Amino acid sequence: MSDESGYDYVVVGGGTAGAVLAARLSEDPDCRVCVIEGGPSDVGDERILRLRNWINLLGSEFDLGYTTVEQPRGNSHILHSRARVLGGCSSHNTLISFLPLPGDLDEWVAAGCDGWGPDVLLPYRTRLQNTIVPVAEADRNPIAEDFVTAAADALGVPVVDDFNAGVFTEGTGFFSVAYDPATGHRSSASVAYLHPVLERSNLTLRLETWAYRLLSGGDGRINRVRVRNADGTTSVIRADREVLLCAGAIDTPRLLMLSGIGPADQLRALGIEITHDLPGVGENLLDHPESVIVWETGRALPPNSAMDSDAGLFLRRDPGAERPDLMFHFYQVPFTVNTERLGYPTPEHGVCMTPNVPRARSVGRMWLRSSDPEQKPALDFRYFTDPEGHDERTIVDGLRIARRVAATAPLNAWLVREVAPGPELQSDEELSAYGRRAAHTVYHPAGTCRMGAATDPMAVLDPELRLRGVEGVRVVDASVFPTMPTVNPMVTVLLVAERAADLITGRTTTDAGRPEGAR
Ligand SMILES: Cc1cc2nc3c(=O)[nH]c(=O)nc-3n(C[C@H](O)[C@H](O)[C@H](O)COP(=O)(O)OP(=O)(O)OC[C@H]3O[C@@H](n4cnc5c(N)ncnc54)[C@H](O)[C@@H]3O)c2cc1C
Repeated sequence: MSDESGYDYVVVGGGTAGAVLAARLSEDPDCRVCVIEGGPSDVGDERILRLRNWINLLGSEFDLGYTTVEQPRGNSHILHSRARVLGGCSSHNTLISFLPLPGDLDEWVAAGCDGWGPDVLLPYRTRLQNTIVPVAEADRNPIAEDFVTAAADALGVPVVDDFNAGVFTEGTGFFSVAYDPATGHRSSASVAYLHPVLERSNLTLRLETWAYRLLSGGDGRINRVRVRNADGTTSVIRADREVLLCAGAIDTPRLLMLSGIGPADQLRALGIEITHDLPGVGENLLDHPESVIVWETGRALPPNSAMDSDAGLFLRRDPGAERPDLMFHFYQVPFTVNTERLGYPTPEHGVCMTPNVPRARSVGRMWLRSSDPEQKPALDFRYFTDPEGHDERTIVDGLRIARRVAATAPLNAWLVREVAPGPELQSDEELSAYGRRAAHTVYHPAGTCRMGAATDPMAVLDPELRLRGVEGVRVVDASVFPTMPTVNPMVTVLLVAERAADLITGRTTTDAGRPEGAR
């Protein structure tokens, strides 16, 4: 027996995008908004709120923890962390915050996404409620400062004081981070958007509640969501206006496919009744793959930091390019989960650099293994499979460039030895083999319900984020990206959600950027 409750909008997933949408849509006191969130609240939970604790959340009770199918040219052992808590991945990530580069959004328009160019999306930055600041002076660890100096000297790139102040082509510096330097607390989507409005009577949060099927009314329009409640019972939640899927790049396509919306042949083979054949659902699985190089330091490092990965580097290997094609995070802790598995020791005191591929050419896909909603889907990122070898070459170049930075003063004075892969590995072949086996994810899956032009058979959404061929549903999360931004994607997700709120309410985009209260 299931009870049914009704709202105007049902937001599935109270994560990064879902928090923004819920807050914006419930600004209208006559609009009833319900958020279905699989995880618990983050309110008052220091484990979540304290940004520097992020690393302890990986693999924890707050992590949905997806694995991959075998990656013959990559690392088959990566744990793809996805948060299960209010605020979603913005509640367990490192909150590094970059505006997308204009060229990234030009690519979206070229991919048939009218209305998503830099002129439209970037002005939404003034709407963002998160506190986004360059890492505070007090959190700037001396070794990270020395990394920045060494990277600038070794590679001839500028030191960037604020990566969001203008468009950059390359540079090194401390990141901008969504946090409060005074408390070390997150400025996640939940903290910035939901905490201030929790008392709204027209906003309902259904926590520890898992959506596993979309249901249609008699007219074929999707208007209800079947959920499993915390106590194991099931209910149906009705959306009188729209169902808004914000469950993230893995769980949104998973839910669509469980509801019979996706590649018909695959779903039929699993015994799932077809609601609508949409072959693009689950395809176009994008990520930022990275590798790692680890050093031992001669002594313990000073303790201060925002979140232990506070600085980094963007580089263009092609000096004529408009966008960087290699990115590094500098970790002032040895991030050795993948090197340990390969038998490398973990130094008591150490640092690492993680070169990544900003616009990887290897594209993966995901699919359901079963019609059972409890079974996790299969993820195949197809890491390092692009025929030109671009992704593999980027990692090899990255490992070599990391060594140049490490050999440069003042960083070199801290380091006593390269622990992984170790100086004896020098050839392209050796560095590629190591780099791919020790590869990791920057945790940026995206693209699995991409928007696109009406003529594009693999587009899942139209450029207004509406599901193609089925009424009543929009998708608003990282799965809508047609291509991967060069930079870490969370701010792009926030901007997409801000614009989606305008598309849903019909507010004109010329309002973008006007401060709250001035509308
Ligand atoms: C460890 C880690 C570090 C990262 N660091 C950074 C960084 O520093 N900077 C950056 O830009 N990006 C970073 N990212 C990536 C970034 O956080 C994500 O791209 C972004 O937050 C995704 O937002 P989303 O709205 O698409 O999904 P999410 O934020 O993942 O939200 C999805 C929500 O839906 C809920 N949900 C899922 N399925 C269901 C269901 N069936 N029923 C009910 N609820 C459901 C989940 O519990 C979750 O709360 C990181 C990610 C991780 C995992």
